[in-house]
Amino acid sequence: MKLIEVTIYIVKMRMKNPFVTSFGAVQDKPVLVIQAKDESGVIGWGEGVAFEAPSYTEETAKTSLHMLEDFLIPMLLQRELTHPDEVSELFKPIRRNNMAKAAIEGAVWDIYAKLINRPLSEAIGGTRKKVEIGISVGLQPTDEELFQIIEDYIAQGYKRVKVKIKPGRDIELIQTIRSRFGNLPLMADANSAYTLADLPLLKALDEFNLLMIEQPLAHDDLVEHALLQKELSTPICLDESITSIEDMKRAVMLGSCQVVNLKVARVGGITETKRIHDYGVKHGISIWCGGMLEAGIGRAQAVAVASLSGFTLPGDTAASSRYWDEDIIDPEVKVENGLISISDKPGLGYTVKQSFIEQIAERKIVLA
Ligand SMILES: O=C(O)CCC(=O)c1ccccc1C(=O)O
Ligand SMILES: [Mg+2]
Repeated sequence: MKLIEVTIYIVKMRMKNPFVTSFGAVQDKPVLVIQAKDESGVIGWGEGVAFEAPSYTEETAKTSLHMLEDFLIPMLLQRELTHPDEVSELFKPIRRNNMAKAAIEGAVWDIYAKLINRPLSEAIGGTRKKVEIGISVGLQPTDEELFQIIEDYIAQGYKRVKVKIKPGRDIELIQTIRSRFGNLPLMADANSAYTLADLPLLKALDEFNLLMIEQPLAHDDLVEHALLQKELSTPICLDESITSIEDMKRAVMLGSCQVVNLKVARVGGITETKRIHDYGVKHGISIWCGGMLEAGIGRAQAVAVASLSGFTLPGDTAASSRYWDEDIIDPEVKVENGLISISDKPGLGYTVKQSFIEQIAERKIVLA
């Protein structure tokens, strides 16, 4: 494999509904579409998923573009690669910037899978033919609106519900959901909205039999989460805090969590995702696939990754139609009875709609 040309399409996609978390709202989602061309003429696609603002992690769509254009893509152009695993090795001298790294690494994986004529899921060692899906519901203006959304997705067959919580919208919220929906498979995601000073409140959540509580404490913390996990019977799931295999090893060492929400973009690519997955399986950590409000390319990647055997809990990869009027892939990602079928076509397994992307892109940058 040798990349001879990479095009970055700078796109903004309007979400059907704003997605609100403890750190803010997303309505217009920046999407960096990466199109990489191999010397053999095979095309691979990747997606940069960073948001406009550095509130979930430190990255933004603009920092991703800067890293891709000025550092990461130049490192790969004209370089002979035998396997996509080499990309993360090459990127090691560049600190963090994981979403930018994952964007181009994903395109290399797509090319590789196409060259060996295998679906991406198989190329990475995935074995599932279908993956289980839950829904992550953002903060809503009223309980009634939240109930309506939960009802809708349960009716569609989604296998668990994740709600966002923040100080002032937590205990009562969970309590009302429980009394309305009985023992629905339910979890809560705080996106780092609490501190150890909130211990009594977090302990009070134990009463509601949540599947897990996701990222209650600081985005870069492992130590305080370990202290908290000792106090809670509810499993802690880490999202923001796990950015690499090194973080994963430390989390296991300290006992910071029992579950990990694994996102390709947050950890810098598919190769690192596999490493974290394998380590988690070996050390009894449950794993599931999270989401970044991805457009079709990132969504297709998430589906492929979730086919790895250690992804044992329903993921956040909802149907394309939940987010977009029109997605950038064909067919769109569909969820039937809470399940997505893994594509058996080579590479990502979905056709990327290049002319649609050309049409909606604000601009494009060609690097060669
Ligand atoms: O539907 C999705 O793509 C996942 C939704 C979600 O929970 C989320 C969305 C944006 C940023 C962070 C998170 C999160 O998992 O914390
Ligand atoms: Mg989360």
